[in-house]
This record gives sequence, C-alpha cells and structure tokens, in this order.
Amino acid sequence: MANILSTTAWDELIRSKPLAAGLGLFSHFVFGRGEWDHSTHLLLLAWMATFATLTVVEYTVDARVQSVFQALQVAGTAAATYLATLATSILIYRAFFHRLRKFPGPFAARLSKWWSLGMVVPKCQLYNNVEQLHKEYKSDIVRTGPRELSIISADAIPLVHSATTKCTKGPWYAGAYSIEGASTHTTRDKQDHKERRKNWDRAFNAKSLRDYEPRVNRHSLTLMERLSEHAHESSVRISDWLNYYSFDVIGDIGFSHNFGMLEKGKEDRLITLLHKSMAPVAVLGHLSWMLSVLTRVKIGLDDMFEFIAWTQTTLRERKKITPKENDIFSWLLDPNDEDIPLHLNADSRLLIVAGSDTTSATLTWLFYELCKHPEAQKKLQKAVDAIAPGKSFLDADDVANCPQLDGVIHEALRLHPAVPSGTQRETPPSGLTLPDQTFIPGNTLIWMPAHTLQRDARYFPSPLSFMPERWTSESPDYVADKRAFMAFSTGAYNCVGQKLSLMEMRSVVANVVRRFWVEFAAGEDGGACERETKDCFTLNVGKLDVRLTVRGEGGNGKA
Ligand code: HEM
Repeated sequence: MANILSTTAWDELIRSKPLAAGLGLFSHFVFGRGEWDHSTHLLLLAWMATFATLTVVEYTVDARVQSVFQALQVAGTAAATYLATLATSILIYRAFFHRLRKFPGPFAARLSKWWSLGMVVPKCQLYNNVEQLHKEYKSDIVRTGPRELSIISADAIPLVHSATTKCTKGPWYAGAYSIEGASTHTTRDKQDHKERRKNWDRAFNAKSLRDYEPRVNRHSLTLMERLSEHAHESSVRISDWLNYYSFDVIGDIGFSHNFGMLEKGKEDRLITLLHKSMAPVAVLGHLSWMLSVLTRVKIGLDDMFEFIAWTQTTLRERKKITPKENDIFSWLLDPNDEDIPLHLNADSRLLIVAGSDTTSATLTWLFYELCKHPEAQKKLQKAVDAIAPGKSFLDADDVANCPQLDGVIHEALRLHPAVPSGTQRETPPSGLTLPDQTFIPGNTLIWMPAHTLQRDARYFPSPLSFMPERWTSESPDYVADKRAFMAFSTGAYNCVGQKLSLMEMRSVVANVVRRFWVEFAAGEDGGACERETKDCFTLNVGKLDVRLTVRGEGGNGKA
C-alpha cells in the first residue's frame, strides 16, 4: 500500500483535467440517486477538505510548484473543472433527459429551484404565480422545479393525500431537523407520525374540545369588549385584533400561557418573531438544502432562534405547573419524563405556528369578504339573530349548528386557504399512475395548491363568487367536487386542529356580526390584504381596517 502511495504521480493526477471531469460526471451519477438536500453541510465540508488536501499535496509533492499560491492555482483548476463538469452534466440532464421532461412548464424551472425565487421574491405570493402557470400552460400538471410538479386534479388528491397513499412527505419538511429534530408535523417517518399523532388526536377529541370551549368563550368575549370600546372610531384594524385573539386562545388552550394581547391591545413580541421567523420559509422552502446549512451555521436566522428559545422557555414553565383546566400539552407531556424531550420543543413551535396565524388569517379574509359582500353579511346576520335572541353573547355551543355561518366560514377558507400553496409530497420510487393514466415517475415532488384547486370552476362553479350558499342546502350544486376543498388538507396528515379553529371562527364571526355592521373603513378597499399577504407556508395576512357600527345605532343591518 505504502509502495503504491509513494509511486503514484499525485501531482499528475491532480493536474489531470479528464480525471477531474470524470469525477464530476461520477458525482452527478451518485447525486442522481438518493436525497442530498439535507447533506449539503457534509458535502460542503467534504469539498473543502478535499480542496485543502489537494493544495497541501500539490505544495509538498509537485516540484513545479514553488509557492502556496501556485498550489492553490492547481487545486483551484482541478476543482473548477470538476464543478463545471458536474454543473453542466446536471443542467443538460435536467433540461433534456430528465424523467419529468414530458411535463410542461417554464424552461428555467427544469434547471433549478433558484428559478422559483424569481417568482417568490418580492411579493411572496407563490400561490398566484402557480395559478398563472397552470393557466399559461393550460395543464393540470406543471413542472415547477427540476423534480417538482404542481398538480391541480381533484382525481389525483386521494392518490397523493389519502390515509392509504403511497406518497411520503418530501424533503421540504426536514429543513429544520438540525435544530430540534422533527415535530409531529415535520416528521417524515409514517410510523413516528402515527404514534405521535395519537396524542394530538386525544388533545382534540370531542371531550377535550368541550374542555376548551369555556376558554374560547372567554377570549371571544374579551375580543367583543375590546371591539366595542373601539367601535366609535372611524377605523379599527381588525386584522390586528384577530391576531391577538388567535394568539391568546392558542397560548391559553395550548400551554395555559396568558399572552394577554387582547387585554393590552398590543402585539406581543412573539407575533413579530413568528412572522419574521416564518419569512425565510417563503424563500428557503424552495432551497431546503440551504436551510439545512443556515440552521447549522446560524446565519441570518436570529429571529427564528429567538422564537424557538421562546417556545422552549414557555414549555419549560408549562411543565412545572399542573393547570386547573386541561390544555393541549396536558396530552403531549408525559408527567413521568424528568426533562422535556427535544421533539416536544418542536411540537410547541408547531402549535403556535399551526394554530394562530392560520385562524386569524382566515378570519381577516372572512371579514374582508363580508365588507365586499354586504348582502352576504345581512343574510348571515339574519341567521345569527335567530340564535338564542335573549342572550347578550353567543357561546361556542350556541353557534355550533348554523349552516349559513358555516357556509361563510367555508367560503372564506375556500377562496383564501391559510396554507395556499399546499403541502409537499413525494411519489414512491415505483411512481404513481393518476386516474387519467398519467404516469408520475418515482421520487417526484408534488404540490397540490389549495388556492388553485379551490378556485377551479370544475370543482366549484362560479369559483370567484363569494357564495356561502354553496355550502348549505340552498345551492349545493356549486360544490361540484368536495374533494377539491383542501384548506385543512386530508388523509393522515390533515389538520388536527380544524375543529378548534372552527369553534373559534364561529364564535368570533357570529358575535361580531350580531353586534356590529362591518364595512371597509374610509380609504380602505381591502387592497392591503391582497397586496401585502405573504405566503410563508402559512399566510401572514395583510392589514385590514374596518368601521364597526353598533347595530341599532344607525347604519346598515339594523336589528
Ligand atoms: C383556519 C385554520 C387552520 C387551517 C386552514 C389549517 C390548515 C392546516 C393544514 C393544511 C395542515 C396540513 C399541513 C401539512 O400536511 O403539511 C395542518 C396541519 C396541522 N394543523 Fe392546522 N390549520 C388551521 C388551524 C389549526 C389550529 C387552530 C391548530 C391547533 C390548535 C392546528 C394544528 C395543526 C397541526 C398540529 C397540524 C399537523 C398535523 C399532522 O401533521 O399530523 N391547525 N393544518
């Protein structure tokens, strides 16, 4: 062995361009097999170590090299040859020979996910861009990345998202594993998810929801008090109040933690942190390999780390107490555990991210629609006025069965899903044949954007009309294919909190429209909602200013 090492002409090997190019081609062959997104940090380290080794070998072995600079030049030429061959080989393959080549889409999308950044930045409304692509290519399937498709066929939903699907969660989910491991939401291991989801299901079963109901009522009542105090003002930023509400509810029901934002009428730093920490997701979600590096070197993610520290501290505080009323973490924490397992820290973050902005964004869009459609608001008021007329405040229980109310909520969720771009799934290695016989090759990443599916005339006739009646017995024909309603997703990974969020939304909407006539404030037309809403996986909705007129004190919709 020692003999081979000493007789090998290392300097010639390092200078050999065909060898460097061959290694580039070989690397492409290897990278084409398996998933490397979350090994980027290891690859970078390996490449840096190899470069350093080549430089040292050149400096010590090659008689032609007189200085470190010359050694660097030789190593640099080898590295450049290797990388140029690797990149060229990848680009040519992706452009012309890739297994997804038959699917239509922008040429640049075939080459790299960097192309998506052009779509995402600066508006961060990917759902609109993807909708345009489907229109432009007149296709239910559009290629949006080298190995990524966007699919908007309702027939394909059961194959991709049902409880028995052969698809798995894609690499998008693993972006932040290096921080606290996987949450119940981000784990890609089906068995691990199944085990952990059992506790979440208990936390949201009928009995638990009944336990949470008084707290939803309390916070809704506080919201009503605050809105009543501000009702005389010409403009109320209702999007902020709805945000305070949803955070207060989730802090209380989730961790027995009192944010008190409704009381203070002020945004807690946590909301700022959450929004700032979700912002990179809008961009880095497309380059998940980069997220795996940044989370390790901790560059540019200060807000995310502060947010994580906050959730860790809150969970530690929660562990020390036994709350008087069961909360969600009563079902997730094991009292026998001395320490909090790492994955529960990830779950505490999940609870805040999944349970707050989603509900408040939906509510904001709902009031936006009620302002745009006064006739729908009047009809809703009529339905709500008929419920328990003697009571000054409607409890969650009172509003659990009002079809018109549910119609309004479903219509807001349909037109403005809080997870608009859908969720990433990966086809099994053997591929997937859709009901129309289209074959989707193995290991393809699929997004089924709820925003586009739910605005598709095939599934929801008159798709852009705000029509709560399509969800009631009045006009059921306007829901032509309910499978396309994906606001809460479907299958084993569907939204575990949907019943709680419905309870919150029913409570807020019923009480607000019962007490107030809601209209756009002067100078407001809902444009900020449309322009400023950002798709950071969940929606960070734009501001909405409304005028609230107490019913019976003038204005429309008098009782
Ligand atoms: C309008 C309100 C809401 C909407 C539109 C919504 C939507 C969704 C969607 C689309 C998913 C699937 C994500 C995926 O597959 O990657 C999801 C998952 C989840 N949601 Fe919601 N959500 C809402 C409210 C809530 C609330 C209030 C909570 C908790 C209090 C919650 C907790 C969760 C959790 C824990 C998951 C992960 C479930 C799992 O992976 O097993 N959500 N949600």
